[in-house]
Amino acid sequence: MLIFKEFTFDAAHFLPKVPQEHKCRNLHGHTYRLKLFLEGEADPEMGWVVDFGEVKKAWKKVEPLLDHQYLNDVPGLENPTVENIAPWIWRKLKPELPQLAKIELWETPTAGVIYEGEHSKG
Ligand SMILES: Nc1nc2c(c(=O)[nH]1)N=C([C@H](O)[C@H](O)COP(=O)(O)OP(=O)(O)OP(=O)(O)O)CN2
Ligand SMILES: [Zn+2]
Repeated sequence: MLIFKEFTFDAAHFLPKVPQEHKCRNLHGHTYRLKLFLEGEADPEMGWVVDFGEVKKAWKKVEPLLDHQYLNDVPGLENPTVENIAPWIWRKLKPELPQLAKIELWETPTAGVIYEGEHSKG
């Protein structure tokens, strides 16, 4: 069974590798939408895969590292594309949430990434 919980965080960034004339070379911000998927069998006694409260607790430890931050200054996020941010979040959360199976990270309402861990292609 796959369960999910969703969060948002606000952050500023620019993309240092794009040409000068690319709009994303300019400093700008996003409200990122993060959806965490956790996979497992529902515990027959509790009736759940993992307590959503535990998912929130794990995210709350990582959130201050990203929320209202300038992502380019965060170690490991010098080139803060969604393709780089999602694995970064994964590496922070996976030890706390071993059932983590998939991350969806939306940078805008129309663009984002789906990441399923190191075995993901690319
Ligand atoms: N593959 C990626 N492409 C782009 C990324 C990224 O992380 N991965 N990021 C950006 C910028 O951060 C940009 O802010 C978001 O891009 P874009 O979807 O082009 O933004 P808009 O909201 O302006 O999109 P429109 O559909 O044109 O309104 C760029 N590319
Ligand atoms: Zn951007």
